[in-house]
Amino acid sequence: MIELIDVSKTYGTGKVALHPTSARFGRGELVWLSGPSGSGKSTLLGIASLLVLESTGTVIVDGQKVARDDTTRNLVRERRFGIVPQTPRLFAELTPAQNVMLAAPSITREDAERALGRVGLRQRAARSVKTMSGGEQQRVSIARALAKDPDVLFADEPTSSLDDANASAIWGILRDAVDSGRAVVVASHDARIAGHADRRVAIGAV
Ligand SMILES: Nc1ncnc2c1ncn2[C@@H]1O[C@H](COP(=O)(O)OP(=O)(O)OP(=O)(O)O)[C@@H](O)[C@H]1O
Repeated sequence: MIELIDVSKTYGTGKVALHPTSARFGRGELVWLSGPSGSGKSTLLGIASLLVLESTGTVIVDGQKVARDDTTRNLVRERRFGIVPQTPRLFAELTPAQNVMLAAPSITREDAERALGRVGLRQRAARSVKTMSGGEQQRVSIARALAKDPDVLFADEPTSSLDDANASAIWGILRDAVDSGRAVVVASHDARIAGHADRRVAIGAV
């Protein structure tokens, strides 16, 4: 569904964030982007999710080369992708359901509650986010990304700060997303993912 051909990223400062890398992501598979800190995992995730514009190389979605303009990229991203950032960006004063509904105007209260149900938080839908643990907040962040029913779910270090029990809960949720026909792409230096990934893409050290 997504094919990256020799994508690289060099910032204006001259900093090479990612050397040319190729990868494919398809439905029904959890792919682990691994590599040492600073190797470019987040950058590759950003390029694949069309948040970061590649300096060289090609991004292909469903067989079509993605143009470099923001309008096209924003459209594809909004319609097809769900993105879980490294740190949950939630509004602490709002409830989980309200946070999920903010993902898109079309998301109804029912949609939000269904998404929270997928991450085991349906009963917490109406309490404020600030009372939740880090693991629970990460699950709300995943629910927000899933609420738009994306074809591809991207997650950047979803378990690094979580204990084993919370990390296992996250792997279970990501596996459910795979089993429901999505592609799931996870950038992580958390070795605990090893038993949960279907495939590993190792990003070389810079
Ligand atoms: N906006 C930016 N401007 C300049 N350099 C950047 C920028 N974003 C990332 N970098 C640099 O590019 C390199 C790759 O960063 P990236 O975040 O992709 O690595 P990573 O493998 O995800 O690291 P970590 O595991 O520590 O999160 C790093 O050296 C980083 O400092």
